[in-house]
Amino acid sequence: MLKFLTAGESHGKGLVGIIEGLPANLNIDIEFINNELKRRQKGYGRGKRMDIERDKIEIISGIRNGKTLGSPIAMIIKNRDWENWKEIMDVENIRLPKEKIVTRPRPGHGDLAGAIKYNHKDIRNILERASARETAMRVAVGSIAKQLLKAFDIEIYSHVIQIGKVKVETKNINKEQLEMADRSPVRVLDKQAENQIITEIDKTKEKGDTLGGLFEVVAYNVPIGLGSHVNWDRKLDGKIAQGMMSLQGVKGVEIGMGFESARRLGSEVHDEIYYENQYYRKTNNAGGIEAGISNGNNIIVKCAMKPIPSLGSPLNSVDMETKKAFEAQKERADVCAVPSASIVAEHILAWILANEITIKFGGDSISEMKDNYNRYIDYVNSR
Ligand SMILES: Cc1cc2nc3c(=O)[nH]c(=O)nc-3n(C[C@H](O)[C@H](O)[C@H](O)COP(=O)(O)O)c2cc1C
Ligand SMILES: C=C(O[C@@H]1CC(C(=O)O)=C[C@@H](OP(=O)(O)O)[C@H]1O)C(=O)O
Repeated sequence: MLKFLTAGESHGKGLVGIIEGLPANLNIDIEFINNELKRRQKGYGRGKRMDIERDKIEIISGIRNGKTLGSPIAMIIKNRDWENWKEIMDVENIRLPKEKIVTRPRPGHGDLAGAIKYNHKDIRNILERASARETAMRVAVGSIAKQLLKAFDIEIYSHVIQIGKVKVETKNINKEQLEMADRSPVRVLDKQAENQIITEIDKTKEKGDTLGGLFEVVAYNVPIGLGSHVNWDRKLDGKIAQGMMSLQGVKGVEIGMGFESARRLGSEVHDEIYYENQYYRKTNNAGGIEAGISNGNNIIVKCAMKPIPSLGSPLNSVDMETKKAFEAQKERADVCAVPSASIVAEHILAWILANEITIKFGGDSISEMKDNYNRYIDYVNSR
């Protein structure tokens, strides 16, 4: 089983990540990790913070001469913005000027609930960690998971399928096309929708408002038999839903046909089973999972992201110190982060599948795992 932990505040010195449980001798490409970090930073609609950061991974332990050692991997991503926040984020300075204390909670962020729960007067003590800055480290962790999956030929792609009210044409999209989503500033494959979305983001920004949307993540070449039906906490769809819902702003998760299946008849939903040398289906409405077990088809996950809570023209709220309604104040924020979120979601899915691969084919070295995998695939092919 794999474990990871991250730490770090949005405007603190940086982010830290520790991974445990990876097999030894897995090839690790550092440039690949840095490229994935770059992909997360892109996307039309992001604010000024992304002009400051140049996310880059620094490996502290667990990798030597391009391969995992089997020991914990520790990593750091520095926050360049720290330079501008040194005094406010100082770990020792207890005399922060009163005007620097945040007492005005934003609807939709963790500000009010977090400040009350943790008994903080300064909302910054909550927002720093609630911030999606943390997802940079989750992408670094996930891009190591992706490299484990690559050893088993599993690949993961994502694309945006709606931003605000603009829907994107998504019929018959294949893996090669999905790879090209990276070329679009809003990660869509439909040029007309791309232009409409860019216009929509510009208009929304002018109005001081924000946008959410939908994105889809697909995992290819997932073997049959990951996850289990036997208990609630081993179900693969349950693990994926938990992982995706843990992504800042995600408010809904669907596997395969998802909510639409509630409106359809059973005969229109369930993927009929055929056999010719091996079992196969003509449809994949189940999104590759039945009874919490991968069924050999692509895993398809859709997520709904709400609009960004920090608005250029902020919403009504109450100052937690005076208990009075306060005048709107502008602050730096993203207008739309759906394209970035889709990249983070790829890495969340990568982590979950890498963990399942480790559970099923576990071994202390990658060769031991691959032997277990090959033996299992021979068995599957004999059924
Ligand atoms: C990539 C990314 C960037 C985000 N940027 C912002 C932002 O600039 N301002 C903001 O208020 N929220 C932003 N969010 C969303 C908040 O982090 C999120 O809404 C908040 O932590 C509350 O969590 P919840 O929406 O999951 O309930 C972003 C989310 C993601 C995934
Ligand atoms: C820093 C990142 O995203 C941030 C997520 C975020 C939030 O409230 O979630 C708020 C913004 O930060 P700031 O307040 O510094 O402008 C985003 O830029 C990042 O993605 O690396």
